[in-house]
Amino acid sequence: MPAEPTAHGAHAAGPDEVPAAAPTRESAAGRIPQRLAQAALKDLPWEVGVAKPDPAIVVDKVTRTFGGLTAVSVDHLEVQRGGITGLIGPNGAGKTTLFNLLTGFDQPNTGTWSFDGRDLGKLSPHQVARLGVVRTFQLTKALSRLTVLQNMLLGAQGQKGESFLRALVPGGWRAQEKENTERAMDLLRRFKLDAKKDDFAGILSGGQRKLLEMARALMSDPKVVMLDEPMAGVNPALTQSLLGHVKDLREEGMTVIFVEHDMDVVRDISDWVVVMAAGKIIAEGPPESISQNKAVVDAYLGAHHDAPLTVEEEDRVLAEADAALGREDGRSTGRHGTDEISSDGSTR
Ligand SMILES: Nc1ncnc2c1ncn2[C@@H]1O[C@H](COP(=O)(O)OP(=O)(O)OP(=O)(O)O)[C@@H](O)[C@H]1O
Repeated sequence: MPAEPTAHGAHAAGPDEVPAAAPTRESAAGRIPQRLAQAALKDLPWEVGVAKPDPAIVVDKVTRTFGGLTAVSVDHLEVQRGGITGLIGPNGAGKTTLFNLLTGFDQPNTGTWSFDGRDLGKLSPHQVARLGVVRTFQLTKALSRLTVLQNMLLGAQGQKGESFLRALVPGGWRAQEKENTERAMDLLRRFKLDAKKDDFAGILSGGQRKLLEMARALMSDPKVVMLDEPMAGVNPALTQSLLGHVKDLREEGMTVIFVEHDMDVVRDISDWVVVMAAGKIIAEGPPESISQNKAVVDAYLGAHHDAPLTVEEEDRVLAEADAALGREDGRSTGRHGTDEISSDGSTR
């Protein structure tokens, strides 16, 4: 079970901690974008596929199969503009595959999806990013061997230098590079990573890596940011600081979609939660609706997410665990062997 969430700013930052984002976000007037997003979603029915008042992303009949396995089968999904939408579900539910499809890193077998009414089908990740939809990636081994600043520059989109003709005009390339470096340094300062710009990304702490992933995604000045497990592997003491940075994205008018397994985090920052299981969306609604939804409890949270087990149930769970361990002893491969590398190539 994840630890109980602590109040924002309740702890003092230690030497290895990620400092909280700018304190201005807790203004006297409260978080206006948060209030707007929550007000817009407040009266919607808690139904799969429900229409949102102002959708930024609309997904229709998107399926993706790998051999005989249907990884994603989403009939209809709308993501409200300016809100934080949490995407949850058990391992293998199809969350990362859906992220890959929406950002052009993978192509579906069927279906359409759009951003601001513009069809994103058949676009490359680069083209999708130029339109304003980006996703974070976990730091792979290759990226770990680049410096923090080099990682940031990789996140820049629309570089004039990547065009062959423009590459023949070195002045134009240099001007773009200077602009990108300035933008990178601004972001690194905001995420308190500027002093580490020349360090190899591989030596950053877990929390600093997450900040770098987020900062890198912001290099292209996106409108929609998809965060893949922004809190995974982060020391619990740093979680609140990172949560503050995620909320700041909404305060700046961005639409945020994030995948997360920690339900305390999901409850804390989501305006709306979408639940996937076996490729399908099985529920959606405000965070408080999720633990009341039987399909979600059965598929993901478990029947006893909030209640202690009875003695009989405890015996049954222990017997099942014993049996599973026995099966594990008998074979060396399992889910982990195949899932340590995600479909985007990043390590888990
Ligand atoms: N490139 C691929 N080739 C074959 N199967 C894949 C590939 N990518 C994903 N899958 C399979 O598709 C299913 C959905 O995987 P996906 O990684 O999208 O799930 P997830 O919900 O993100 O899981 P997790 O929470 O473990 O990250 C899984 O059964 C996975 O093994």
